Amino acid sequence: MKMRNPPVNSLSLEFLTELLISLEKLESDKAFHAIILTSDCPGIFSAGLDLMEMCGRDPTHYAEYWKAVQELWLRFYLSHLVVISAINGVNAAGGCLLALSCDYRVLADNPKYAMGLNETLLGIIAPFWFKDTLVNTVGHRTAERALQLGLLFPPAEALQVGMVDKVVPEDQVLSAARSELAQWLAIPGHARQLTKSLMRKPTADRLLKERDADIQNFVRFISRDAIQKALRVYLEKLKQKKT
Ligand SMILES: CCCC/C=C/CC(=O)SCCNC(=O)CCNC(=O)[C@H](O)C(C)(C)COP(=O)(O)OP(=O)(O)OC[C@H]1O[C@@H](n2cnc3c(N)ncnc32)[C@H](O)[C@@H]1OP(=O)(O)O
Repeated sequence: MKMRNPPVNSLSLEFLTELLISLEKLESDKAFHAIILTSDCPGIFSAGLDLMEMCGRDPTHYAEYWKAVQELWLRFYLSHLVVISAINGVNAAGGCLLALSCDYRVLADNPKYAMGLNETLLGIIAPFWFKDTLVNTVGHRTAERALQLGLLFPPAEALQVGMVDKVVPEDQVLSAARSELAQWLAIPGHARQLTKSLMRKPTADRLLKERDADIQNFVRFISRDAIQKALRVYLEKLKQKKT
């Protein structure tokens, strides 16, 4: 699955919906057993959630958007397919969450390709299920520091803290993901799938139980004047970087 939403693979509502439909199609076709998730945008895996979907819109839109974000995470996190990410670019916040939801992560060895949950740098807060996914991957202490400081880890550090499983030269990221896949596909499918579910269901269930409340929290939070202002300032900074 090659993500293509130029220039930065931001996860707009339309793009999230496209990803969901693609995932559902692959999951319902018995011929498919695995997905390698990568990017078609040079140097960028994903810039995360689309800030334009969270800025200057109405509460109904925020609720619709957040429901789609939840759905994408739940579907990827619990997918019965083997999902491996071949991370071939910088990968922020919501994009990092998507990679963390995979079964295995290969990152291209380029110091520019940092990844992490950097929400605090925008003045926003990673929701509890973003946090849980990170804690499940790197452990509580590393997650606590990374989340508070909004750290984006370059490849060597991402490997060291366990945010990714392998770092390889840039031209080998896809072939390394394919080689890894062979090991996962050699395991009896039902045993691997049930074990994945055993490990992940409690985390997913936390969101499933509080899904509506989580949407309401998001809408309330994102609609606050101070948060809208912080997002506008951040977007402005991104634009000014060019001048
Ligand atoms: C309770 C609330 C919880 C909400 C949770 C939110 C989680 C998130 O995912 S928030 C999003 C966090 N993402 C980021 O902080 C990444 C921001 N982007 C960047 O740092 C850079 O764009 C980049 C390193 C990814 C790429 O840099 P590059 O120099 O190649 O490109 P740019 O010139 O910066 O960007 C091109 C173009 O794209 C716009 N853009 C970038 N990121 C986003 C985004 N996340 N959403 C919407 N639009 C984005 C950027 O403004 C540029 O637009 P213009 O061409 O119109 O200037």
